[in-house]
Amino acid sequence: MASDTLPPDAFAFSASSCSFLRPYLRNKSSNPQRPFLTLAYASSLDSAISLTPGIHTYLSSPQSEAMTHYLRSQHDAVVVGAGTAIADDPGLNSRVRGMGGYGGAGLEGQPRPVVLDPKGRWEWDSNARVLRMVRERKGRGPLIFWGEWGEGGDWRSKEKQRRDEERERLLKNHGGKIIRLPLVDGKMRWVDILDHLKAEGIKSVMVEGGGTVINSLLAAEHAHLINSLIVTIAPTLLGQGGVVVCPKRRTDDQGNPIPVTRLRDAKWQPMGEDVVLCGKLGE
Ligand SMILES: NC(=O)C1=CN([C@@H]2O[C@H](COP(=O)(O)OP(=O)(O)OC[C@H]3O[C@@H](n4cnc5c(N)ncnc54)[C@H](OP(=O)(O)O)[C@@H]3O)[C@@H](O)[C@H]2O)C=CC1
Ligand SMILES: Nc1nc(O)c(N)c(N[C@@H]2O[C@H](COP(=O)(O)O)[C@@H](O)[C@H]2O)n1
Repeated sequence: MASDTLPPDAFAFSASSCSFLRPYLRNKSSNPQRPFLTLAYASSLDSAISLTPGIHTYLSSPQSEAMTHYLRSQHDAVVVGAGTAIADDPGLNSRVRGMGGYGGAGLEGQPRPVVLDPKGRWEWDSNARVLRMVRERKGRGPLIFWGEWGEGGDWRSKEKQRRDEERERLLKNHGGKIIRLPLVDGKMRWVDILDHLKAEGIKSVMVEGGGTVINSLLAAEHAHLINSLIVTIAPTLLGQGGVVVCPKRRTDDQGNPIPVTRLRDAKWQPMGEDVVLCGKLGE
């Protein structure tokens, strides 16, 4: 595809402007037990990622948005929670010039979209952007994680079951699939999510949000699963009542508060009007 015939949603972008990200990405020769996990999101100065849970809030500058799309192209999968899928109807593909569908061959550089939806709250139809991206050959078929609702323990109405079966067929027709995970106290375990992604051949995962997912991953009991944290910080304050990144407090044996975690090898990189903070956490 010649550059003058690229889709209008393509980002012009030079990979050299993102060479600072290299130390924070998966070393392709390594083959760790679990997929390499990058947590990447955009935040305001008051640690908010959205004005309210139900709406999409633009924080990134055009330059850092293009960087996020480059980051997507460097991972095998992009993960969001049900809240984000419902609020944003995201495309979850990489719209950087040179990737599959944007001048590149086939689906080269396109990550697998993944939605974590334990209770099947996200009711997609053929207009969902992730599915439109597949039809336009700009994205891969999504993997949707549902809870194991179980024989006899299925809480869904007959009508909901019928709609879910229809949705599953639609997903399969777009090259996607449902993966069912056991729920522990109504929640999916991160180790189960990552093990199933590995079984799908996924070696690197970029988790984008939203707030509930980010705070769950950053909590002390899960933070070791994160390899890199990449936060775009925009020069704006969203005010109280937004979706805020602030994981559960950690205390020592005496009950005194202690930091949840601290990044290693932190680097601050200006990007348009924003600054991008990169750092390492787990292995
Ligand atoms: N600025 C940015 O970079 C980004 C901003 N956002 C914004 O975030 C907002 C949405 O955030 P939020 O409402 O918190 O929704 P989330 O996208 O974080 O989804 C949360 C839901 O995901 C499900 N879930 C599945 N597995 C897990 C797990 N292991 N840990 C936690 N949750 C899990 C749960 O569903 P259930 O409750 O059904 O069990 C949970 O309630 C939107 O406004 C969106 O625009 C989103 C991404 C990036
Ligand atoms: N990097 C970044 N900056 C922002 O300002 C944002 N609001 C987000 N949100 C995330 O991007 C998803 C939208 O993706 P598509 O452009 O539709 O592919 C949204 O769902 C959040 O995950 N990110």
